[in-house]
Amino acid sequence: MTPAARLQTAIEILDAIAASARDGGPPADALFAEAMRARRYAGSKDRRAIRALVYDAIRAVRSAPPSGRAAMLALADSDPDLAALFDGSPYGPAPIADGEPRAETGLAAPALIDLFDPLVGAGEGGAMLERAALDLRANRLKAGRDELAKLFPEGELIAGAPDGWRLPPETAAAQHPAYGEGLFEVQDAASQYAAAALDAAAGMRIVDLCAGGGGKTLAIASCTGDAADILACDTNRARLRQLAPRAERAGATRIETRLLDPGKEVDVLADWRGRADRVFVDAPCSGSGTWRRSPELRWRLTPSRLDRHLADQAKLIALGAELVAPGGKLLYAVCSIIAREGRAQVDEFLDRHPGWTADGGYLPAGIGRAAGRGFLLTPAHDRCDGFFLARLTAPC
Ligand SMILES: C[S@@+](CC[C@H](N)C(=O)[O-])C[C@H]1O[C@@H](n2cnc3c(N)ncnc32)[C@H](O)[C@@H]1O
Repeated sequence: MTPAARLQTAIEILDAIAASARDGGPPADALFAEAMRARRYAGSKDRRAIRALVYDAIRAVRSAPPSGRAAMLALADSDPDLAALFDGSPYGPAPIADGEPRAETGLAAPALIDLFDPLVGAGEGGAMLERAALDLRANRLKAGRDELAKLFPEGELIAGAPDGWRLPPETAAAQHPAYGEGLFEVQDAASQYAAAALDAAAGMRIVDLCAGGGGKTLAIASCTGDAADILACDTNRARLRQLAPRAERAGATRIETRLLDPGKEVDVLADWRGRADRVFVDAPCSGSGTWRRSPELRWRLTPSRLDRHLADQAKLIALGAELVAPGGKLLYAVCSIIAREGRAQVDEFLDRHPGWTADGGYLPAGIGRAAGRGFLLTPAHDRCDGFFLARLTAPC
């Protein structure tokens, strides 16, 4: 493909991504893969170049653009070589006309930035959109960090993550045979800190209420040496189904999965009521802490979608609390830096649940900043995804 044809393809893919962001459709990665399947004539170099253009535009543009062309024109304004490709050549984009609209660039829409936790400093925007490193977590059931260091000598330690090993973003670690053998998982440091913060130990009964595909469930099983009973729940059948084969690969044998019926979660969990030593609520959220990996999430967040997340989060913390045994602990987590999803949710819960208290001291030294009655992690401060975490103890 000519460079101009690659650019036109990127514009068409951005059209689909922007529409999907507005309609709540499939994520950018899925749309990119679908577009490439439909263009089998594109070789691997073409694919790489188109992908770079698409993601550069997503990172540059602050909210869903009116068109892919408007997004790419915004990028071209600071890149003369790119602007020169709008040349009207066959399969390329039409020349730039006077006064053509540009998408707005920047970190995020001002109304969204206003929602950030007050700890997030004005200088943190760059780190929030930088390409993230590839973090691995050694699966203690099969390997230690030293083995990862031998497998990937180009890596480095991750502060405060005893099983963590950090690699350059482009490393194809999941293609390594050791991944198939369950020696490690790909898991951002923030998720590793969160799993450790649960303070799970052998012999405990643990509920992972929003387990999804089980990334953190497996980290919890690894922390306990596969010596605790873990109930992994989710309302999403497709995600939860990924857990069994992953657990088998990891050698985790004490995880039971349970699909929850939305609205009937309490009934389905009646046998666990007041019986869990630890409950992890990794709640659905805006994902505003993960823009490094999924920059198009900032194109997706609308006030009504945020309201839905807030309602789900409040419901899930309260549901999780009902499962905790007297004196047991609940860890609430969101991969978000929006104060209403983080510290405000915990304040509201503690106001409504007398006797519950907020813990401290569950993050490694130097990691996170106190945010209300929890802690905030950010890419700039902690070199990991943005997360809010709060560990709460039930009355005895
Ligand atoms: C942040 S994700 C969890 C990620 C997962 N813990 C991991 O480490 O990969 C939030 C999950 O909550 C699930 N969820 C949404 N509503 C729920 C509900 N009412 N009960 C349980 N899970 C729910 C979503 O399907 C989604 O998988």
